[in-house]
Amino acid sequence: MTNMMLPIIAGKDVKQLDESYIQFSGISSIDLMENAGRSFVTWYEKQSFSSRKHIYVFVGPGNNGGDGLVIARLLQNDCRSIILVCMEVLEKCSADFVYNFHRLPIEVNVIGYANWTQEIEENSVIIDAVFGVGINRPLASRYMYLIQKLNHVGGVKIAVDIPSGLPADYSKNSIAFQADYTATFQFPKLSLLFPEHAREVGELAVIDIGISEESVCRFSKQRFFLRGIDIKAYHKHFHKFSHKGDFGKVLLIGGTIGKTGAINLAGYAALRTGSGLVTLAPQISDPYQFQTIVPELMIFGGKDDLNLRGFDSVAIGPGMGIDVDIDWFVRILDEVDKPVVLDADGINLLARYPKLLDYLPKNSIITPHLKEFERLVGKSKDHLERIQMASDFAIHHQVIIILKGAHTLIAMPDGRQIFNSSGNQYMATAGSGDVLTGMIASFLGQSYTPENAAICGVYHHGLAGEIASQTKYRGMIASDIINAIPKTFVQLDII
Ligand SMILES: NC(=O)C1=CN([C@@H]2O[C@H](COP(=O)(O)OP(=O)(O)OC[C@H]3O[C@@H](n4cnc5c(N)ncnc54)[C@H](O)[C@@H]3O)[C@@H](O)[C@H]2O)[C@@H](O)CC1
Ligand SMILES: Nc1ncnc2c1ncn2[C@@H]1O[C@H](COP(=O)(O)OP(=O)(O)O)[C@@H](O)[C@H]1O
Ligand SMILES: [K+]
Repeated sequence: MTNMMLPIIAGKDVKQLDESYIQFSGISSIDLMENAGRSFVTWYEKQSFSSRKHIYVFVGPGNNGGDGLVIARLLQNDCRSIILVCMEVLEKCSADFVYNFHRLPIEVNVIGYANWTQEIEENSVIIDAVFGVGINRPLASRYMYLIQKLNHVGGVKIAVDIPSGLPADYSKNSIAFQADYTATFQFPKLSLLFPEHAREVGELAVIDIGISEESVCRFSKQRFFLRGIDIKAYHKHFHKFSHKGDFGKVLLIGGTIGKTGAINLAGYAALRTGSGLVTLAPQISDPYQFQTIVPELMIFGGKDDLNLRGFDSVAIGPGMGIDVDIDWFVRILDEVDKPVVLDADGINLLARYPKLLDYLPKNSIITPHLKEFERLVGKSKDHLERIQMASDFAIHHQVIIILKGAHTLIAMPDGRQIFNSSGNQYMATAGSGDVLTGMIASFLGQSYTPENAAICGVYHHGLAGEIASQTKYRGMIASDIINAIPKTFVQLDII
């Protein structure tokens, strides 16, 4: 099943992927480059800026530059003026570059970098096809100078495959092109998913250039990109005889004085994700004083006689506080006979008392944001190291780590790393993590495996954020995400 997800291939393997696909399909590398350029242009023509008149294309000496030449040729028409700046002389360029150079129409204004003195017109589009995944040494000074200059001029900036200067698989160590959009071919390069590259990558579009899934899948069994088309296969299907019990009984433990919103949001999200019965166990001395935000939520009052085995899933942590009785916490973990979801203060407690990890049921799901992750696992020098630490932790403790943020990582206990594609910046709002906890607990309660609950929870959560932000934009709040959950099922055609 996992094979259906799009693998993320290391930059150094892309050449081999191209070669193996060329061999497998019988098409030529020139055709593949043509496909890449054409797919880029198809994407480009759909963008709001596509009617802009002045287009500057900067091409380096390799096949990324070759893509730029195809793009320049295909974009050339009467209403556009294309200025193509070549960084190297033809003798230094790849064979496919040279071939495409000779196919440029006469109307394209070709300038060697050394002779390029013009200023860039206002309201232009700047296409960066200088370096792709083949960058293999520090940028020479003239490339640095060019990138610096382009980063300071106005206009819409688009990176072809990867912003020039970014290495494909690790964090940048020097300047790189700052794109508004990165149109990457076939699969996202790992570094495009790093938070430290937000300024360089801009909005990410993954463009299919026709390389078969079979070819791509042979190259990575470790890293994957989770998209909407994958999700249906991870869902359970209910039918007309399904009853309330099939949809699960969920228990959410958390919520202390002044922090009751978190557990409420998680509970409401679980209901909207389809749970049959949702009970909140707030950690306050008189739970009956607790106010729920919807009447469908139930409250558990007695702290000591909680029958944990009566629930199909248990999530612990939202708004719980960390001043809890550790023996009580151990008893909860000990008594639950199935994987739990641990969030927020549940994670903070684990960080404070690592011994608690010994009591955590196998395949439990831990959902830290970056700060909670740092408390639990430790500091990292960059996102690549953080990903590795998350993966090592998941393998070592046999848990699922959901490292939240843009392109949330799901690190599986078998070492697979799944990066989410849904969601947007408007989800960075109070309580949106609590919504995720409720959604995952809901899927677990509906008898999804922990792996499937994690995958469906993360994807639907991001999609709900996207849907809600279509009308709320920056004003979106966590409740809006919850209200959009039902639409995610419609959009993904899951009934
Ligand atoms: N048939 C193919 O091979 C396809 C390749 N594709 C494109 O090809 C790209 C990869 O092409 P390449 O492997 O040719 O690599 P690049 O085009 O990324 O760059 C390699 C070239 O840049 C030079 N170079 C590397 N680092 C440098 C530095 N720091 N300073 C100066 N020069 C430097 C290298 O000597 C080489 O000439 C992909 O990113 C993608 O855009 C796509 O067209 C899909 C098909
Ligand atoms: N820029 C972003 N793009 C996509 N998703 C985001 C972004 N920022 C935050 N999110 C998502 O929003 C949620 C925030 O969770 P968290 O930080 O725990 O919030 P809280 O503690 O307020 O509940 C996570 O699921 C995260 O993946
Ligand atoms: K590029």
